[in-house]
Amino acid sequence: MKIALASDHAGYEKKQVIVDFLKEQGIEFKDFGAYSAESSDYPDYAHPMAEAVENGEFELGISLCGSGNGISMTSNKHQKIRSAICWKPEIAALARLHNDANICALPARFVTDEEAMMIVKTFLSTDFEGGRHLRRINKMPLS
Ligand SMILES: O=C(CO)[C@H](O)[C@H](O)[C@H](O)COP(=O)(O)O
Repeated sequence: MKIALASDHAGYEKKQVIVDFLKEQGIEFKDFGAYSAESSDYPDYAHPMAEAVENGEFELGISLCGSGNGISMTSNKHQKIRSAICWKPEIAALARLHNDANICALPARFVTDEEAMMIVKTFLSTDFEGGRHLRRINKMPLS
């Protein structure tokens, strides 16, 4: 499994926790930035990361900003992206089970390191259920 990572400055430190976790698990990843906690703009990192997930280069994405909103909204501008804001493991599980979410957006300023790791672990280890949920996600695109 190959994972795409992105954050803005607000998510940078929590992203390092995720980086350590992925390394520990032997999971391959690429960090699309930001590369420091200096103030930055989430679209600059969300777009390249979402493109890489959309074109199949990476199976899933993990993104972080202060609230999770900005980076998730930006990612969801991409036709094949379903980015879900996940603030607890149960939401991460449902995002995969019911929505086949391909990006997990974390609210870095509102979760602990331990919570962030549990959310990511759950997101990466849960499969889409299909069935009635496939019918629903197929109705999401406008064109
Ligand atoms: O988009 C956001 C809020 O909806 C993100 O949480 C950003 O990380 C946040 O806006 C950054 O705020 P800052 O005051 O510039 O650190």
